[in-house]
Amino acid sequence: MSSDVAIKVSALDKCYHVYDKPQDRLKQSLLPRIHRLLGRQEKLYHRDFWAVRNVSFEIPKGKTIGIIGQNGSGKSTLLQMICGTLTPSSGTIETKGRVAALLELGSGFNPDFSGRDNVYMNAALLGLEKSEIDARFDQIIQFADIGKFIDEPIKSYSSGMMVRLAFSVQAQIDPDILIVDEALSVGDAKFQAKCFERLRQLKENGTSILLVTHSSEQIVTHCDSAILLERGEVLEQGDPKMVVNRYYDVLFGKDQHAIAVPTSAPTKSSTPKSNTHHLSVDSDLFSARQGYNPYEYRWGDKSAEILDFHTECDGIEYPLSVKTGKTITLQLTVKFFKKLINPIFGLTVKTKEGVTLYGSNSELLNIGSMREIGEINSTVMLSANIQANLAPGDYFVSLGIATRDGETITPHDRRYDSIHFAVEPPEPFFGLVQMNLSIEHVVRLDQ
Ligand SMILES: Nc1ncnc2c1ncn2[C@@H]1O[C@H](COP(=O)(O)OP(=O)(O)OP(=O)(O)O)[C@@H](O)[C@H]1O
Repeated sequence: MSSDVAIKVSALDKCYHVYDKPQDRLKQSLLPRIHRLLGRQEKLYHRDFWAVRNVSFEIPKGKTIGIIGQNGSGKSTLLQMICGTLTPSSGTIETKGRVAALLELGSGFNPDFSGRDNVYMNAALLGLEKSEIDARFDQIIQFADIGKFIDEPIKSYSSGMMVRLAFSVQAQIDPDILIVDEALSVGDAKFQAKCFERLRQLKENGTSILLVTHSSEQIVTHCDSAILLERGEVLEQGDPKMVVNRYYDVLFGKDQHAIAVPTSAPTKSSTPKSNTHHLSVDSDLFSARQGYNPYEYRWGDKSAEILDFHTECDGIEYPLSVKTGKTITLQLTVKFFKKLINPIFGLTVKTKEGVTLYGSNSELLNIGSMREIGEINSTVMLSANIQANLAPGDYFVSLGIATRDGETITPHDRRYDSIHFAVEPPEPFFGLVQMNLSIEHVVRLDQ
């Protein structure tokens, strides 16, 4: 393994034997030997279940890799093998340096011992001498911030307190590799922010981090690259935004619903009167408009298509940038190729890093007129306004048309990150959102 790689996983497999009936397990342990003795052909009483199959990746030193996937996709199995608490069926794992892991909540803690004793035991397991633990102890309890509970037995802790202490120990021992499973989602928002700040510091100091999460936001915000697991296999690997988009496909059904629909060649559009901006009503002119992002990610079953859009702000059409706080008017045309009942129109605004800042849809806003559209071969125009209460920067708008049948949402046309706009400030501030701080009084009180 090259010196700038912290973890190298090659062709890793974990196969479980699954028995349909409990007695099959007994048969499997006894009968093959008897069959062998009798010279008969062996019969298998189990099925193979591949929890992890042929997984390979490398984590360079000082990088953060995110692992995302649906429940049961093999994330925990993979982490347990990397941590050495589970033996792979085949494949190899190479790690360099001290590995700290925050896996299942409270694992590694003895419930009858106090927090203080557990800190010492835990840190000793991670290879620290008593003097090294003494030197870090104050830092650890300060970070965990669980007050007098440090001298209470762990069994009296809430799950949030347990994760605070566990994270503190793992993060304060300056590991070379830190593995964090879903555990952080247990802590409250303030503690999570503190943990991510600590992860940032560790990364700056060269720690390589493997972060498992269901949160696409955490993947795009904190990871240098990502891996999408599905049924134990790597479905996508690389740029976090691309991996997260693919994860949405898996979650919301592109893989089940996608039907290739030939894109019709642009034809001359007829424009009804109300369509003052001459938006296309029958062919896809979306990509010809200023502000269109050629790297949009588009999918859906194409029962309806978003054909065209128009933006306006302060009297400027298709503005490339708008001032903080200004209202952007968006119009778009949608054509229905099938009859759709109660179509839902949705809009999301994201940062260029992929963090969702705002999202809503016609169902959440209870827009009654949406219930009157959806006739086959009809085209509708939607008008919407959004206020750019945003910090200066680059933003992307995602649009979508879907329908709902109970809990199931069928995406017909999703155009992720399809429109780009920049925000420029009227007055300087920092952060993501304009919250209009006004300083009302500044009065000297000592005179
Ligand atoms: N001992 C076992 N015997 C058989 N199957 C197992 C065993 N342990 C785990 N599995 C199966 O392996 C698959 C992967 O499980 P794993 O816990 O790694 O998924 P995960 O992605 O971490 O899920 P979650 O997001 O719900 O934590 C699951 O289908 C699970 O049922």
